[in-house]
Amino acid sequence: MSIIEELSNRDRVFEFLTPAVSPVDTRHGPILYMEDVNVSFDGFRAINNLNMTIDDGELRCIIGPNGAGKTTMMDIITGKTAPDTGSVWFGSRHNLLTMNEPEIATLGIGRKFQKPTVFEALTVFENLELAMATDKRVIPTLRAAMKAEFRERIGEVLETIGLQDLRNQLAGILSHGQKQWLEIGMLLMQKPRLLLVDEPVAGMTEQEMERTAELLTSLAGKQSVVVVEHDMGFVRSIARKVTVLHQGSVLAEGSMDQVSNDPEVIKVYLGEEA
Ligand SMILES: Nc1ncnc2c1ncn2[C@@H]1O[C@H](COP(=O)(O)OP(=O)(O)OP(=O)(O)O)[C@@H](O)[C@H]1O
Repeated sequence: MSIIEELSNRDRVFEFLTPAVSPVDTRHGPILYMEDVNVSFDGFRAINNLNMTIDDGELRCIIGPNGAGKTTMMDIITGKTAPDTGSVWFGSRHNLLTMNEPEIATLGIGRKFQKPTVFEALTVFENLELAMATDKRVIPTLRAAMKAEFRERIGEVLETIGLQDLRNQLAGILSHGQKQWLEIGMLLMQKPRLLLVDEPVAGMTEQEMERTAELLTSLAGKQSVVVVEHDMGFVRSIARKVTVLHQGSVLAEGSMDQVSNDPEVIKVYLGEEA
């Protein structure tokens, strides 16, 4: 086999482009492990002895009143905020507290912020294409092989996010919900192992919320998904396991029925909503 043929072999074509990161090892435990994590802002304990694990392929919902520490927790996982003390591991190999934001993203942790940030002047297809970095130094023969690989991946992602028919539509004229799905698709292009999704259904219609529930539940199993959401109806529709944060700690964890019947949860959170 010639070198070109070997490098163009579909299963191996990206091998040399993939950053040299050791794979996430979940053989002996969870994909995300946080232990005794503490963060203070000017003396205020935003995260207070936080302990939490996320299993590989799990879909977890995080709820909690305003100021409970949900965003700060996501900021710690993605390397935006450094905790004062504690441990945060991605699988058993990667100590996230020794890594910066780009390094953590390269490991396969994707984050979707509440507001969609798609490129409005580009089509749906082009947005997905852009989400997959291309190395301009790659020789043309390989680039052609990569293009076929990209197209296939884009096709898969378009199907997952349900935007096949809108592939040539400018992203700027998509509905709010469609933009959110496109942005989730852009993250999926990188084949993340863990997706962090912040308030995905804020501002969505009922129909869009239903579609988003289908999308997020369809991702579970293939990757781990952590969803922070205030909409209880939505959480109930997707959640297998819910973590309730309060004052920077886990107050309760379990099924939606378990946590919503927990007297402490009712007192500090669901009670406030009623
Ligand atoms: N950079 C910061 N400086 C000072 N205080 C901060 C900072 N970031 C967060 N906090 C405080 O830490 C606490 C936790 O905030 P965080 O945003 O994590 O809560 P949250 O659960 O995401 O809330 P919400 O549901 O309103 O988004 C809040 O009291 C907030 O005011």
